[in-house]
Amino acid sequence: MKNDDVKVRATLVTKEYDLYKKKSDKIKSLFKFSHGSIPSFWALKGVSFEVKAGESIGLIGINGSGKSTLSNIISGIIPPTSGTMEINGEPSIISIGAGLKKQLTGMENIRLKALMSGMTNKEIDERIDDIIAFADLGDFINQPVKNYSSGMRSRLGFSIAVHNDPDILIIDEALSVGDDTFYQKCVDKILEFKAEGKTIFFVSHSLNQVQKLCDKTIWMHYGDIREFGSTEEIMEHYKKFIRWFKKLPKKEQKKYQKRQKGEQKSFTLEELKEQTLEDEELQKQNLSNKQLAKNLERTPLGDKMTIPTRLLLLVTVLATVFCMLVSFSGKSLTYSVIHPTDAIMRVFK
Ligand SMILES: Nc1ncnc2c1ncn2[C@@H]1O[C@H](COP(=O)(O)OP(=O)(O)OP(=O)(O)O)[C@@H](O)[C@H]1O
Repeated sequence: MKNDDVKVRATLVTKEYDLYKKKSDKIKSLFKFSHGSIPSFWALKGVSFEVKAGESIGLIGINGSGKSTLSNIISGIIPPTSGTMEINGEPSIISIGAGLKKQLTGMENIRLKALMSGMTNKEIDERIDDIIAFADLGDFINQPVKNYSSGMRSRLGFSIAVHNDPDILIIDEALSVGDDTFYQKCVDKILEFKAEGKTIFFVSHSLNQVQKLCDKTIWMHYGDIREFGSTEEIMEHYKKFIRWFKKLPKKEQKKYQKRQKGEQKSFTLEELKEQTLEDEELQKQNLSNKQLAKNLERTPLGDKMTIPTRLLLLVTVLATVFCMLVSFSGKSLTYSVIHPTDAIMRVFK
Protein backbone atom coordinates (compact mmCIF):
# COMPACT_ATOMS: atom_id res chain seq x y z
CA MET A 1 0.00 0.00 0.00
CA LYS A 2 1.23 3.48 -0.85
CA ASN A 3 0.08 5.29 2.28
CA ASP A 4 1.06 3.57 5.57
CA ASP A 5 -1.80 5.22 7.35
CA VAL A 6 -4.32 3.42 5.15
CA LYS A 7 -5.47 0.19 6.80
CA VAL A 8 -8.06 -0.96 4.28
CA ARG A 9 -8.26 -0.02 0.64
CA ALA A 10 -10.99 -1.44 -1.57
CA THR A 11 -10.63 -0.85 -5.30
CA LEU A 12 -13.54 -1.75 -7.57
CA VAL A 13 -14.52 -4.75 -5.45
CA THR A 14 -17.33 -6.86 -6.89
CA LYS A 15 -19.06 -10.03 -5.72
CA GLU A 16 -21.10 -12.21 -8.01
CA TYR A 17 -23.29 -15.05 -6.75
CA ASP A 18 -24.77 -17.67 -9.03
CA LEU A 19 -28.50 -18.11 -8.60
CA TYR A 20 -28.86 -21.89 -8.91
CA LYS A 21 -32.43 -23.15 -9.04
CA LYS A 22 -31.57 -26.65 -7.78
CA LYS A 23 -28.59 -28.16 -5.96
CA SER A 24 -27.94 -30.37 -8.99
CA ASP A 25 -27.45 -27.21 -11.13
CA LYS A 26 -24.50 -26.30 -8.94
CA ILE A 27 -22.85 -29.68 -9.56
CA LYS A 28 -23.59 -29.46 -13.29
CA SER A 29 -22.04 -25.99 -13.42
CA LEU A 30 -18.70 -27.43 -12.25
CA PHE A 31 -18.37 -29.15 -15.61
CA LYS A 32 -19.59 -26.30 -17.78
CA PHE A 33 -17.05 -24.03 -19.39
CA SER A 34 -19.40 -21.12 -19.80
CA HIS A 35 -21.66 -19.63 -17.14
CA GLY A 36 -24.04 -18.24 -19.72
CA SER A 37 -27.09 -20.25 -18.70
CA ILE A 38 -26.83 -19.66 -14.94
CA PRO A 39 -28.40 -16.40 -13.81
CA SER A 40 -26.17 -14.42 -11.49
CA PHE A 41 -26.58 -11.70 -8.94
CA TRP A 42 -24.01 -9.00 -8.15
CA ALA A 43 -24.08 -8.38 -4.39
CA LEU A 44 -21.29 -5.81 -4.87
CA LYS A 45 -20.98 -3.78 -8.07
CA GLY A 46 -17.51 -2.20 -7.83
CA VAL A 47 -16.96 -0.78 -4.38
CA SER A 48 -13.99 1.54 -3.70
CA PHE A 49 -12.97 3.25 -0.44
CA GLU A 50 -10.07 3.88 1.91
CA VAL A 51 -10.04 3.60 5.69
CA LYS A 52 -7.21 4.85 7.90
CA ALA A 53 -5.81 3.60 11.20
CA GLY A 54 -7.96 4.55 14.18
CA GLU A 55 -11.10 5.17 12.14
CA SER A 56 -14.31 3.45 13.08
CA ILE A 57 -16.64 2.98 10.14
CA GLY A 58 -20.33 2.23 10.31
CA LEU A 59 -21.84 0.08 7.55
CA ILE A 60 -25.52 0.80 7.12
CA GLY A 61 -28.13 0.05 4.48
CA ILE A 62 -31.39 -1.77 3.97
CA ASN A 63 -31.63 -5.60 4.03
CA GLY A 64 -29.63 -7.20 1.24
CA SER A 65 -27.68 -4.05 0.35
CA GLY A 66 -24.33 -5.88 0.63
CA LYS A 67 -23.09 -5.03 4.14
CA SER A 68 -22.27 -8.61 5.21
CA THR A 69 -20.80 -9.48 1.82
CA LEU A 70 -18.47 -6.50 2.12
CA SER A 71 -17.51 -7.26 5.73
CA ASN A 72 -16.83 -10.91 4.83
CA ILE A 73 -14.50 -9.80 2.02
CA ILE A 74 -12.67 -7.38 4.35
CA SER A 75 -12.18 -10.17 6.87
CA GLY A 76 -11.00 -12.60 4.18
CA ILE A 77 -13.82 -15.14 4.69
CA ILE A 78 -14.84 -14.90 1.03
CA PRO A 79 -12.85 -13.70 -2.00
CA PRO A 80 -14.07 -10.86 -4.23
CA THR A 81 -15.07 -11.74 -7.79
CA SER A 82 -12.92 -8.90 -9.11
CA GLY A 83 -11.13 -5.87 -7.71
CA THR A 84 -8.71 -5.70 -4.81
CA MET A 85 -9.14 -5.51 -1.07
CA GLU A 86 -5.81 -4.44 0.41
CA ILE A 87 -5.57 -5.01 4.15
CA ASN A 88 -2.71 -3.62 6.19
CA GLY A 89 -2.89 -5.68 9.39
CA GLU A 90 -4.69 -8.64 10.93
CA PRO A 91 -8.51 -8.57 10.58
CA SER A 92 -10.89 -10.36 12.94
CA ILE A 93 -14.63 -10.63 12.36
CA ILE A 94 -17.36 -11.00 14.95
CA SER A 95 -20.75 -11.98 13.64
CA ILE A 96 -23.37 -14.02 15.40
CA GLY A 97 -21.73 -17.40 15.79
CA ALA A 98 -19.53 -17.05 12.69
CA GLY A 99 -16.62 -19.41 12.74
CA LEU A 100 -17.78 -21.24 15.86
CA LYS A 101 -17.88 -25.02 15.61
CA LYS A 102 -21.30 -26.04 16.89
CA GLN A 103 -20.32 -29.55 18.03
CA LEU A 104 -17.43 -28.25 20.17
CA THR A 105 -17.82 -26.67 23.60
CA GLY A 106 -17.18 -22.99 24.23
CA MET A 107 -13.83 -23.85 25.81
CA GLU A 108 -12.81 -26.04 22.83
CA ASN A 109 -13.82 -23.27 20.43
CA ILE A 110 -11.61 -20.79 22.30
CA ARG A 111 -8.62 -23.14 22.04
CA LEU A 112 -9.27 -23.96 18.39
CA LYS A 113 -9.58 -20.32 17.33
CA ALA A 114 -6.50 -19.35 19.32
CA LEU A 115 -4.43 -22.16 17.75
CA MET A 116 -5.68 -21.17 14.30
CA SER A 117 -4.57 -17.60 14.91
CA GLY A 118 -1.04 -18.87 15.60
CA MET A 119 -0.97 -18.77 19.42
CA THR A 120 1.04 -21.39 21.28
CA ASN A 121 -0.56 -23.56 24.00
CA LYS A 122 1.38 -21.56 26.63
CA GLU A 123 0.01 -18.25 25.29
CA ILE A 124 -3.51 -19.72 25.22
CA ASP A 125 -3.18 -20.89 28.86
CA GLU A 126 -2.14 -17.36 29.85
CA ARG A 127 -5.10 -15.73 28.09
CA ILE A 128 -7.90 -18.27 28.43
CA ASP A 129 -9.16 -17.06 31.83
CA ASP A 130 -9.63 -13.52 30.47
CA ILE A 131 -11.53 -14.82 27.44
CA ILE A 132 -13.81 -16.96 29.63
CA ALA A 133 -14.35 -14.10 32.08
CA PHE A 134 -15.26 -11.65 29.31
CA ALA A 135 -17.73 -14.09 27.70
CA ASP A 136 -19.27 -14.66 31.14
CA LEU A 137 -21.10 -17.85 30.16
CA GLY A 138 -20.83 -19.64 33.53
CA ASP A 139 -20.98 -23.44 33.28
CA PHE A 140 -22.13 -23.17 29.65
CA ILE A 141 -18.48 -22.70 28.67
CA ASN A 142 -18.21 -26.53 28.84
CA GLN A 143 -21.40 -27.14 26.83
CA PRO A 144 -21.45 -27.62 23.03
CA VAL A 145 -22.08 -24.34 21.21
CA LYS A 146 -25.15 -25.91 19.51
CA ASN A 147 -26.92 -25.54 22.89
CA TYR A 148 -26.20 -21.80 23.08
CA SER A 149 -28.70 -19.03 22.42
CA SER A 150 -27.76 -16.45 19.77
CA GLY A 151 -26.80 -14.00 22.54
CA MET A 152 -24.47 -16.57 24.10
CA ARG A 153 -22.84 -17.30 20.73
CA SER A 154 -22.31 -13.62 20.22
CA ARG A 155 -20.70 -13.30 23.69
CA LEU A 156 -18.29 -16.13 22.95
CA GLY A 157 -17.50 -14.86 19.44
CA PHE A 158 -16.94 -11.32 20.69
CA SER A 159 -14.70 -12.44 23.54
CA ILE A 160 -12.54 -14.66 21.29
CA ALA A 161 -12.22 -11.96 18.63
CA VAL A 162 -11.23 -9.09 20.91
CA HIS A 163 -8.68 -11.21 22.78
CA ASN A 164 -7.03 -12.13 19.47
CA ASP A 165 -5.69 -8.58 19.44
CA PRO A 166 -6.70 -7.78 15.87
CA ASP A 167 -5.62 -4.60 14.05
CA ILE A 168 -8.92 -4.44 12.21
CA LEU A 169 -12.08 -5.44 14.02
CA ILE A 170 -15.22 -6.16 12.00
CA ILE A 171 -18.44 -6.42 13.99
CA ASP A 172 -21.40 -7.70 11.98
CA GLU A 173 -24.67 -7.32 13.89
CA ALA A 174 -23.10 -9.16 16.83
CA LEU A 175 -24.24 -6.57 19.35
CA SER A 176 -27.88 -6.73 18.31
CA VAL A 177 -28.47 -9.98 20.22
CA GLY A 178 -26.64 -9.33 23.49
CA ASP A 179 -28.28 -8.08 26.67
CA ASP A 180 -27.64 -4.57 28.01
CA THR A 181 -24.80 -5.51 30.38
CA PHE A 182 -22.88 -7.35 27.70
CA TYR A 183 -23.61 -4.63 25.16
CA GLN A 184 -22.04 -2.00 27.47
CA LYS A 185 -18.99 -4.23 28.01
CA CYS A 186 -18.55 -4.55 24.23
CA VAL A 187 -18.99 -0.81 23.70
CA ASP A 188 -16.26 -0.12 26.29
CA LYS A 189 -13.97 -2.61 24.55
CA ILE A 190 -14.65 -1.04 21.14
CA LEU A 191 -13.89 2.44 22.51
CA GLU A 192 -10.67 1.06 24.05
CA PHE A 193 -9.70 -0.38 20.64
CA LYS A 194 -10.45 2.95 18.99
CA ALA A 195 -8.25 4.79 21.48
CA GLU A 196 -5.45 2.32 20.66
CA GLY A 197 -5.68 3.35 17.01
CA LYS A 198 -7.29 0.14 15.74
CA THR A 199 -9.64 0.21 12.79
CA ILE A 200 -13.24 -0.83 13.32
CA PHE A 201 -16.03 -1.71 10.91
CA PHE A 202 -19.42 -1.85 12.52
CA VAL A 203 -22.35 -3.36 10.61
CA SER A 204 -25.67 -2.55 12.20
CA HIS A 205 -29.31 -1.76 11.67
CA SER A 206 -29.25 0.20 14.91
CA LEU A 207 -28.57 3.75 13.79
CA ASN A 208 -28.16 4.83 17.43
CA GLN A 209 -25.34 2.33 17.94
CA VAL A 210 -23.62 3.47 14.73
CA GLN A 211 -23.97 7.10 15.77
CA LYS A 212 -22.42 6.32 19.15
CA LEU A 213 -19.48 4.28 17.89
CA CYS A 214 -18.56 5.45 14.39
CA ASP A 215 -16.85 8.59 13.12
CA LYS A 216 -17.58 7.80 9.50
CA THR A 217 -20.27 5.74 7.79
CA ILE A 218 -20.62 3.85 4.52
CA TRP A 219 -24.19 3.67 3.23
CA MET A 220 -24.56 0.54 1.12
CA HIS A 221 -27.34 0.55 -1.42
CA TYR A 222 -28.10 -2.42 -3.71
CA GLY A 223 -24.45 -3.41 -4.06
CA ASP A 224 -23.02 0.10 -4.36
CA ILE A 225 -21.68 2.64 -1.92
CA ARG A 226 -24.37 5.27 -2.09
CA GLU A 227 -22.50 7.63 0.25
CA PHE A 228 -19.40 7.60 2.46
CA GLY A 229 -18.69 10.44 4.84
CA SER A 230 -19.12 11.71 8.39
CA THR A 231 -21.65 9.64 10.36
CA GLU A 232 -23.73 12.71 11.13
CA GLU A 233 -24.11 13.68 7.48
CA ILE A 234 -24.73 10.15 6.18
CA MET A 235 -27.32 9.42 8.90
CA GLU A 236 -29.26 12.50 7.91
CA HIS A 237 -29.31 11.45 4.24
CA TYR A 238 -30.12 7.81 5.03
CA LYS A 239 -33.01 8.71 7.32
CA LYS A 240 -34.32 11.06 4.63
CA PHE A 241 -34.20 8.20 2.10
CA ILE A 242 -36.02 5.85 4.50
CA ARG A 243 -38.76 8.46 5.09
CA TRP A 244 -39.09 9.00 1.31
CA PHE A 245 -39.26 5.25 0.67
CA LYS A 246 -41.84 4.61 3.40
CA LYS A 247 -44.09 7.34 2.00
CA LEU A 248 -44.17 5.69 -1.44
CA PRO A 249 -47.27 3.61 -2.25
CA LYS A 250 -46.61 -0.14 -1.81
CA LYS A 251 -46.75 -0.64 -5.59
CA GLU A 252 -44.09 2.04 -6.15
CA GLN A 253 -41.90 0.53 -3.42
CA LYS A 254 -42.04 -2.87 -5.14
CA LYS A 255 -41.27 -1.27 -8.50
CA TYR A 256 -38.23 0.54 -7.04
CA GLN A 257 -36.89 -2.65 -5.42
CA LYS A 258 -37.47 -4.66 -8.60
CA ARG A 259 -35.61 -2.12 -10.72
CA GLN A 260 -32.61 -2.04 -8.34
CA LYS A 261 -32.43 -5.84 -8.05
CA GLY A 262 -32.80 -6.08 -11.82
CA GLU A 263 -29.71 -3.88 -12.20
CA GLN A 264 -27.84 -6.23 -9.86
CA LYS A 265 -28.79 -9.17 -12.10
CA SER A 266 -27.94 -7.55 -15.41
CA PHE A 267 -24.69 -5.93 -14.19
CA THR A 268 -21.48 -6.79 -16.09
CA LEU A 269 -17.79 -6.09 -15.53
CA GLU A 270 -17.82 -4.37 -18.91
CA GLU A 271 -20.39 -1.90 -17.53
CA LEU A 272 -18.16 -1.30 -14.49
CA LYS A 273 -15.25 -0.56 -16.80
CA GLU A 274 -17.25 2.11 -18.64
CA GLN A 275 -18.44 3.67 -15.36
CA THR A 276 -14.90 3.67 -13.99
CA LEU A 277 -13.47 5.48 -16.95
CA GLU A 278 -16.00 8.26 -16.32
CA ASP A 279 -15.59 8.32 -12.52
CA GLU A 280 -13.68 11.41 -11.41
CA GLU A 281 -13.08 10.18 -7.85
CA LEU A 282 -11.35 7.05 -9.13
CA GLN A 283 -9.38 9.04 -11.66
CA LYS A 284 -7.98 11.00 -8.70
CA GLN A 285 -6.45 7.77 -7.35
CA ASN A 286 -4.25 7.78 -10.46
CA LEU A 287 -4.75 4.13 -11.26
CA SER A 288 -2.57 3.25 -14.21
CA ASN A 289 -4.30 1.57 -17.15
CA LYS A 290 -2.61 -1.68 -16.15
CA GLN A 291 -3.85 -1.47 -12.53
CA LEU A 292 -7.31 -0.59 -13.77
CA ALA A 293 -7.39 -3.55 -16.16
CA LYS A 294 -6.23 -5.88 -13.35
CA ASN A 295 -9.00 -4.63 -11.07
CA LEU A 296 -11.61 -5.29 -13.70
CA GLU A 297 -10.60 -8.92 -14.24
CA ARG A 298 -12.01 -11.87 -12.33
CA THR A 299 -9.60 -12.80 -9.53
CA PRO A 300 -7.97 -16.25 -9.89
CA LEU A 301 -8.81 -16.87 -6.22
CA GLY A 302 -12.50 -16.22 -6.86
CA ASP A 303 -14.90 -18.94 -5.84
CA LYS A 304 -15.57 -19.92 -9.42
CA MET A 305 -13.19 -22.51 -10.81
CA THR A 306 -10.84 -21.42 -13.56
CA ILE A 307 -10.90 -23.33 -16.89
CA PRO A 308 -7.71 -25.38 -16.12
CA THR A 309 -9.20 -26.42 -12.75
CA ARG A 310 -12.45 -27.42 -14.45
CA LEU A 311 -10.49 -29.44 -17.02
CA LEU A 312 -8.55 -31.20 -14.26
CA LEU A 313 -11.77 -32.01 -12.42
CA LEU A 314 -13.35 -33.37 -15.60
CA VAL A 315 -10.30 -35.55 -16.37
CA THR A 316 -10.23 -36.86 -12.77
CA VAL A 317 -13.92 -37.81 -12.86
CA LEU A 318 -13.57 -39.50 -16.28
CA ALA A 319 -10.46 -41.42 -15.11
CA THR A 320 -12.28 -42.59 -11.96
CA VAL A 321 -15.30 -43.79 -13.98
CA PHE A 322 -12.96 -45.53 -16.45
CA CYS A 323 -11.09 -47.32 -13.62
CA MET A 324 -14.40 -48.49 -12.12
CA LEU A 325 -15.54 -49.86 -15.49
CA VAL A 326 -12.16 -51.60 -15.93
CA SER A 327 -12.51 -53.31 -12.58
CA PHE A 328 -16.04 -54.54 -13.51
CA SER A 329 -14.86 -55.75 -16.94
CA GLY A 330 -12.36 -58.21 -15.42
CA LYS A 331 -9.66 -57.08 -17.87
CA SER A 332 -6.29 -55.62 -16.90
CA LEU A 333 -5.73 -51.87 -16.88
CA THR A 334 -3.10 -52.12 -19.65
CA TYR A 335 -5.49 -54.12 -21.86
CA SER A 336 -8.29 -51.63 -21.17
CA VAL A 337 -6.12 -48.63 -22.02
CA ILE A 338 -5.15 -50.26 -25.36
CA HIS A 339 -8.71 -51.55 -26.10
CA PRO A 340 -10.98 -49.15 -24.18
CA THR A 341 -14.17 -49.86 -26.17
CA ASP A 342 -13.80 -53.61 -25.78
CA ALA A 343 -13.28 -53.34 -22.01
CA ILE A 344 -16.24 -51.00 -21.54
CA MET A 345 -18.55 -53.08 -23.78
CA ARG A 346 -17.81 -56.15 -21.64
CA VAL A 347 -19.30 -54.39 -18.60
CA PHE A 348 -22.60 -53.83 -20.40
CA LYS A 349 -22.85 -57.29 -21.99
N1 LIG B 1 -24.50 -17.20 -1.16
C1 LIG B 1 -25.33 -16.36 -1.78
N2 LIG B 1 -25.92 -16.72 -2.94
C2 LIG B 1 -26.74 -15.88 -3.59
N3 LIG B 1 -27.04 -14.63 -3.16
C3 LIG B 1 -26.48 -14.21 -2.02
C4 LIG B 1 -25.60 -15.05 -1.26
N4 LIG B 1 -25.20 -14.34 -0.16
C5 LIG B 1 -25.81 -13.13 -0.24
N5 LIG B 1 -26.57 -13.05 -1.35
C6 LIG B 1 -27.37 -11.89 -1.79
O1 LIG B 1 -26.50 -10.78 -1.85
C7 LIG B 1 -27.17 -9.61 -1.40
C8 LIG B 1 -26.36 -8.97 -0.30
O2 LIG B 1 -26.43 -9.79 0.86
P1 LIG B 1 -25.79 -9.34 2.24
O3 LIG B 1 -26.01 -10.45 3.22
O4 LIG B 1 -24.41 -8.88 2.01
O5 LIG B 1 -26.70 -8.09 2.61
P2 LIG B 1 -26.83 -7.29 3.98
O6 LIG B 1 -26.81 -5.85 3.63
O7 LIG B 1 -25.82 -7.77 4.96
O8 LIG B 1 -28.29 -7.72 4.45
P3 LIG B 1 -28.96 -7.80 5.91
O9 LIG B 1 -29.11 -6.39 6.40
O10 LIG B 1 -30.28 -8.42 5.65
O11 LIG B 1 -28.06 -8.63 6.78
C9 LIG B 1 -28.57 -10.05 -0.98
O12 LIG B 1 -29.48 -9.75 -2.02
C10 LIG B 1 -28.44 -11.53 -0.78
O13 LIG B 1 -29.65 -12.18 -1.10
